[in-house]
Amino acid sequence: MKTRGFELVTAYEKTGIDLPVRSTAHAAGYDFIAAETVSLNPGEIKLIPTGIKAYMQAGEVLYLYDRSSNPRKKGLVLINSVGVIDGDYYGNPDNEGHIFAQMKNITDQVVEVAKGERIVQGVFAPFLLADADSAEGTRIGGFGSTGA
Ligand SMILES: O=c1ccn([C@H]2C[C@H](O)[C@@H](COP(=O)(O)OP(=O)(O)OP(=O)(O)O)O2)c(=O)[nH]1
Ligand SMILES: [Mg+2]
Repeated sequence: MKTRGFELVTAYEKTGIDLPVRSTAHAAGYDFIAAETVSLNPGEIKLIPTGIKAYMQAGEVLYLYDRSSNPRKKGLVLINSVGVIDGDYYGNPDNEGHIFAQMKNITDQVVEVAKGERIVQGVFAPFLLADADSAEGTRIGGFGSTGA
């Protein structure tokens, strides 16, 4: 039975990327790796493909957090602070649910992220609904698709 987990996006199936794993028994975060080598100019923001999509139960979310070593060791930050990966992002007809890490180069030099390098971490969590919540429908697009 599938409860929650990760799969490769179709276009990355043959690239030999590993699914996210936790590095120890008590770690909360599943480490995501860069699916491609990406070069960022000073100050530049880029979406780094992970090649991964995540499925989960209703009432669950996957939070994408920066690795705390990124700013000091890589000169990169997850510029949207925390990525909120919605359950209905999985399988959307636009991009299948491909998860991207939005990184900014905070140095004055070019920074390269190598394919296979750990870049961000994902933590599954339950979330709560407000009274009289009436949201309905399912996401049909990728990033920035629900209007301004
Ligand atoms: O760091 C992130 C943040 C989001 N997403 C994907 C999953 C999420 O379900 C979708 C939409 O994210 P969000 O709602 O934060 O972005 P938005 O700017 O509001 O876009 P939309 O109008 O598509 O909701 O984009 C990522 O891949 N990485
Ligand atoms: Mg949104």
